[in-house]
Amino acid sequence: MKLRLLRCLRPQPSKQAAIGQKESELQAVHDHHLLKDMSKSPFRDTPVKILLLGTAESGKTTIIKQMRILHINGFTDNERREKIPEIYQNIHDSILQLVGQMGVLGIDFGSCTSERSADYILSLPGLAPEWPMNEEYCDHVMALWNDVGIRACYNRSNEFPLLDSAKYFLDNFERISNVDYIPSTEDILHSRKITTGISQISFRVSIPKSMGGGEQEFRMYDVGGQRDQRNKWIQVFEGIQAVLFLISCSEFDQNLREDPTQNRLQEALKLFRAVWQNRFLASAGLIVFLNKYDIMERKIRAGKHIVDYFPEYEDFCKRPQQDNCFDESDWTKLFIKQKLVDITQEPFKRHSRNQVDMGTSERECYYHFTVATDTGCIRDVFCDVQKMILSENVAGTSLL
Ligand SMILES: Nc1nc2c(ncn2[C@@H]2O[C@H](COP(=O)(O)OP(=O)(O)OP(=O)(O)O)[C@@H](O)[C@H]2O)c(=O)[nH]1
Ligand SMILES: [Mg+2]
Repeated sequence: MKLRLLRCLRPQPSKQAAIGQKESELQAVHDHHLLKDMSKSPFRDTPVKILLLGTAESGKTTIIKQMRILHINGFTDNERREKIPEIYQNIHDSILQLVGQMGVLGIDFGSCTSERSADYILSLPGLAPEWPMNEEYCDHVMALWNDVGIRACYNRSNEFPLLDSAKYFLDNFERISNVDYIPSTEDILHSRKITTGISQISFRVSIPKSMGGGEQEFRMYDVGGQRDQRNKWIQVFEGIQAVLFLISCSEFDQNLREDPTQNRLQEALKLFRAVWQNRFLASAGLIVFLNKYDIMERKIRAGKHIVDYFPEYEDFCKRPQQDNCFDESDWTKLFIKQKLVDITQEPFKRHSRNQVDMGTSERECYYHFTVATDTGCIRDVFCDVQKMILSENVAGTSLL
């Protein structure tokens, strides 16, 4: 389906235009009613389909949660309670991972008490304790998270797979371990459960008066980003009007869970190329969320440098100073974005049946820096995205 919403809303060329002002006024009234009717017409019942793509942990499911918060009244108390086992599991996985890596990285615990706490945690099964957490478990987790050795291990967590929200949950452990605990919206946004199937969320969004008013239904599809999940993606390619590709800017110093020899950012760039060149998505608009820039900034403040993983960054920074580019975080953001822009400008030949035919694509790609856990940020960005998808300019040129 071609999405030319505004074209449908635009009043038909008026044959009466030259007949006189009275008729023009009548036409204006007619157009006004037409626009009002259009907002109720079945045309508005055709959903705009958006597909979320990206590597594992890039933030796709977090965007789905945000749509729910922004457009479908968020989570009920029961739904919040249902998230408790997931959050407990996130905490358990995080502390187990940290304790397990101490020996691998050759880091000592700060005290004998912490060593005993580590033995206790390692003696437990991989499954998180059930609600309510027992006091002994809570004391050991808290003691470990306050241990200097564990903190040193956490500071090197780019060297092993650790949940991005580990610090958030461990910092909030006292509140979460409380028997009356009900997950907050922020807790839900930070929780992580790997996506293995395909899910979708539908919601209606008000359209600005300047674009005809009324409402439009959006349908957003979420898929799993791990390598063994990507063969399922093709099932949802048909009829997609826009792909929202998520890439995590913070993962320049991390390797994949599924292949510890492969740099995560390199993998994301490779995947972006495959999506950009995919012939089944050639008529869909492409919007990139350069996500997790909060974590990227934190890493840079802690002394990490992208140049240690992408040596070409050094030459990139020799370019003349760019507008609004003041510090290393800005340069790093620009560098990652430029990598994506370069990919969209590569001339490509068809190497496989999934790629579009030869030549550089005239399609445009749109970029946003995002923090998917920040509802305000996603509200603003999605507002732009939605306007862009619905705008005739984009529909007429490149997106659709
Ligand atoms: N700090 C921070 N955390 C984020 C951000 N985006 C996502 N996260 C966290 O990163 C983790 C992974 O996010 P998900 O949304 O589950 O990632 P995904 O892309 O759906 O991953 P798969 O289902 O494996 O494909 C979750 O714990 C999120 O809370 C962000 O911008 N900043
Ligand atoms: Mg997911």
